Amino acid sequence: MTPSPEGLHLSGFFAVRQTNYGGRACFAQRNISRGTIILESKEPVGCTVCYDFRKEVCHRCFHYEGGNTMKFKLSAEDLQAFVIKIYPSGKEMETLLKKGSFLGAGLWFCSDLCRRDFLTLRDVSVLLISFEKLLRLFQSQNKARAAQKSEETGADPIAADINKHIEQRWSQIETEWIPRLSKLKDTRQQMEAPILTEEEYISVRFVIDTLWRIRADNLKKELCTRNQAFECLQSNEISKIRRAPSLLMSQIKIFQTLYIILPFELKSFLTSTLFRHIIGADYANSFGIWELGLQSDARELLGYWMIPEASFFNHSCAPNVDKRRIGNTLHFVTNKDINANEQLCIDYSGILDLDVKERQKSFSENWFFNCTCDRCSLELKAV
Ligand SMILES: C[S@@+](CC[C@H](N)C(=O)[O-])C[C@H]1O[C@@H](n2cnc3c(N)ncnc32)[C@H](O)[C@@H]1O
Repeated sequence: MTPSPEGLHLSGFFAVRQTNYGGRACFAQRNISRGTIILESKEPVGCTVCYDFRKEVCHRCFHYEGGNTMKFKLSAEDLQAFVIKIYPSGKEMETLLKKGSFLGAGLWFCSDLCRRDFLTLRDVSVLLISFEKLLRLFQSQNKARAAQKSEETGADPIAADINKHIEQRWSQIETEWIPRLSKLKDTRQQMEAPILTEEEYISVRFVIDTLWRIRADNLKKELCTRNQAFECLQSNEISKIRRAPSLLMSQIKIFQTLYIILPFELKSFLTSTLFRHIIGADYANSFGIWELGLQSDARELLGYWMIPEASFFNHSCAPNVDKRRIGNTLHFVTNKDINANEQLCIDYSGILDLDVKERQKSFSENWFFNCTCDRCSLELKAV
């Protein structure tokens, strides 16, 4: 059962309470005037940049220059100068450097400042080792991937009892695949890695980033609200797989890849239960990282991030809270005066100009819920 976020202190402006129409939601704890920042989120619990923008978006501040490649990449010298000096990470890091073939871990930055800022993050070596190993594996699969693309792939059959089917597949991984893999030597294990698509590669990176941040929070002595909120997040695992059954196989490939490549610092956190919660919570809660400064129908979706403390806002087609991104910070700002106890809602969709029927269809198909906000209820009565 998902734990309850109701006792968590996420913001001085709102508290989380149960609704009778759509799970938990945020309610103003006092009168709030228009233009107030009710939540500022600097650090997500996990984030990633979409594959198509991997060289075009700064990995630190999400700066994007209309498709230009970012100028700053990581080098082996950077690792020597920053990472190893501060956080010697032992054998795995040495191996990466010894071969003289450091690929840059697939990370790009808009400025030297962002690059340095990233390199001095706590325990960044664990993240770099994971990303670099993944990139090497992914590149080594290029030929096999090209061959696979031209083959016809049949859709997975939809099981009558989807819950049971999902549990059975994960149980096989726990009781058969992991024990079999554990008997193999490291080099043989690498050969067991499934061939990833570009989308799956990005999902592996997202999970690595999430595990790395969860670990960092766990290492802190005091209880971390962000981690507690993360545990309370709604999961859309079942609804998503019911809609697209092939996702289950894809998730298993992502898990297997992680199991094979992760350094022990992160692997010790990787259980199928945590993995499934990360993926399921991502489906239900992640925010898009959008290109700045353009109309919603003209901007690019650069990536996505999961922000647990901001994930209890329900959607409304007449939202009273706006999202504003400045670099890697997301502000939640009231767009009108709000009374105490009023519900605080954001827009999930960017489709508020559509008519109610089209909005309802889109929410049901893409977000797996029937929107019952005040505006929809009113407009549906009129139709
Ligand atoms: C990001 S979560 C918001 C928090 C969520 N209510 C919870 O309890 O964790 C999104 C989910 O909230 C519910 N939800 C949000 N807005 C809604 C709305 N306008 N009508 C019905 N359900 C809504 C849906 O189940 C949706 O998948």
